[in-house]
Amino acid sequence: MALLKDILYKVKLLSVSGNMELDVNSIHFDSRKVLNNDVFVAINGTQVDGHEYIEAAIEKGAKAIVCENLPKKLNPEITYIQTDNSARALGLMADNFYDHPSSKLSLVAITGTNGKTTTVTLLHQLFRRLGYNVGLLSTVQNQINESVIPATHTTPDAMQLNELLQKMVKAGCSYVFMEASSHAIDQERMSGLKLAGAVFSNISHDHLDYHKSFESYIKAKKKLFDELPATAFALVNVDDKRGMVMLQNCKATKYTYSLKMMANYRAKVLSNAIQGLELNIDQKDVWFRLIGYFNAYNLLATYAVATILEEDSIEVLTHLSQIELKNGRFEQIPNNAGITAIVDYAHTPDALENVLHTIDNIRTGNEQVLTVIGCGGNRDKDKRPLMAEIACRLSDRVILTSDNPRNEEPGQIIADMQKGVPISQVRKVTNLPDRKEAIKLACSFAQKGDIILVAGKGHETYQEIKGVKHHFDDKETVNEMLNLIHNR
Ligand SMILES: CC(=O)N[C@H]1[C@@H](OP(=O)(O)OP(=O)(O)OC[C@H]2O[C@@H](n3ccc(=O)[nH]c3=O)[C@H](O)[C@@H]2O)O[C@H](CO)[C@@H](O)[C@@H]1O[C@H](C)C(=O)N[C@@H](C)C(=O)N[C@H](CCC(=O)O)C(=O)O
Ligand SMILES: Nc1ncnc2c1ncn2[C@@H]1O[C@H](COP(=O)(O)OP(=O)(O)OP(=O)(O)O)[C@@H](O)[C@H]1O
Ligand SMILES: N[C@H](CCC[C@H](N)C(=O)O)C(=O)O
Ligand SMILES: [Mg+2]
Repeated sequence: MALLKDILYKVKLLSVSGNMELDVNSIHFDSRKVLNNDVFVAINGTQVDGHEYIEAAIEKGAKAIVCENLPKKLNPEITYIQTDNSARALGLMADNFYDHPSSKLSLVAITGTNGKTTTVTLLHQLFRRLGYNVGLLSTVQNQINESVIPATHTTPDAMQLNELLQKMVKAGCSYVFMEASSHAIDQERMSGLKLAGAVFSNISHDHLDYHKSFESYIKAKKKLFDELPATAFALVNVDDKRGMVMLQNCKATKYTYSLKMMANYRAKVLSNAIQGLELNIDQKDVWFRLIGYFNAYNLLATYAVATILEEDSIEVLTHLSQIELKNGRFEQIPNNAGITAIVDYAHTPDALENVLHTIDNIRTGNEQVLTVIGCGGNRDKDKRPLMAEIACRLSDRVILTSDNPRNEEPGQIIADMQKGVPISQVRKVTNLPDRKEAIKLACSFAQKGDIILVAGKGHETYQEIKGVKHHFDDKETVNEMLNLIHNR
């Protein structure tokens, strides 16, 4: 229970009608979840306008409504609060309701098109090894120390987010590392949070279905930095030309990192092999177990955050060098067939290109590279032909298949991808919508020494088809097919 006027602290009130001294149970932005004595926050969404559900929320027992547009007829038993931005109000209310959990620990958020999950996971594991209680909010899963709480979004909604943070405070966490998706920033899921720092990894083509233009996608990411307090740090990758953009008008203490130019934190890739990466960081040569040039950025960002948070650099490098991630990011599937089988979460053109370049760097040139790739349905359509073109350019054989078709026709998604295949490359390509069959085909084409890349779904353990999530796990399927075909 909480007093309505207390949970509205800091919310911009344009008008109030009714009793503010009400005791309320909880806050909901979905009328279907409202129970007696709750507050309903009406948000205009991408599909429908929550304002249309104010009556439904009252019928379910809501005693107070927070909205941008007041209904024509007000119910005298209900308190109506009009604000200028309901989504923002929800963020502030969630922070008040859960008693400001983010101000009771150090919360660091990472935004960027690629590398968020990898970096927060590295930070979580590193700070555990350094002896702290640590929280993690990521696409793959949320965690309080080693205890796992399943994740449905990269960044949870404002209520879930603050509830999780409160649990982390109660578990004695000193640090929480979280991913900040551009959707979450745009939808104000993080409003009201107190950040100790923010990191920008990179920005490339993705989510243009939602943000409409690349400029507004950049703006969404920049909002995270614009709202940082002066007590926080802002760390950006300046090898991405938008890195400096993030720092414009930012009040936080600014830091940069780079593999290519002058920066506060620099690293040089000494060797990039299938066994791992050798980097020179701060004049020290260190081997890491992560593979791929792009992971040099994730390792450097992790090192920089830990150093900014005043951890000892030698201790940080020693622990970081021991960390191995088994989370569907450039993860090798062991087998007896002498085939290098890699499952990776590359689901953007930039990520796919990076992963295939990494494979190109570690291959000998005598083997075939076979790529199995699809694109998600109900997501950015512009990336489909780009990803097919990249797959063809950097592989010897390509099987175009389904990712999560969601509510689209798999054949149509593949046809969109196929438009990116140059005529000269058509003979390399096979279309096979059934992902299991596609993986099977790649495994049957592969000979000893060859490299198979299965990209796009990484850690996911489902395939979403017409609203239903069916069990599907790339790692499990690759393993099964390699055993079936090569252990006969
Ligand atoms: C496109 C998008 O981001 N949608 C998110 C958004 O929903 P929406 O704006 O579409 O909601 P809507 O359906 O239009 O409804 C508007 C409002 O009416 C309410 N409503 C609706 C129906 C009803 O009967 N009663 C009612 O009150 C809804 O609860 C909502 O408050 O707000 C919801 C609540 O926070 C999210 O669950 C939902 O995520 C959907 C499921 C989703 O798939 N999101 C993905 C794209 C996403 O957020 N991904 C990012 C990661 C992306 C990346 O970096 O790769 C993430 O952070 O996970
Ligand atoms: N720093 C990086 N720069 C470019 N590509 C990267 C980087 N780190 C990882 N990748 C590629 O992007 C894929 C996704 O990585 P990761 O899950 O860490 O990103 P993310 O930002 O969390 O993605 P999402 O938006 O889905 O949450 C990896 O499988 C790899 O192919
Ligand atoms: N966070 C991203 C993940 C995409 C993963 C890919 N497998 C797909 O389903 O498109 C999204 O929701 O757009
Ligand atoms: Mg992620």
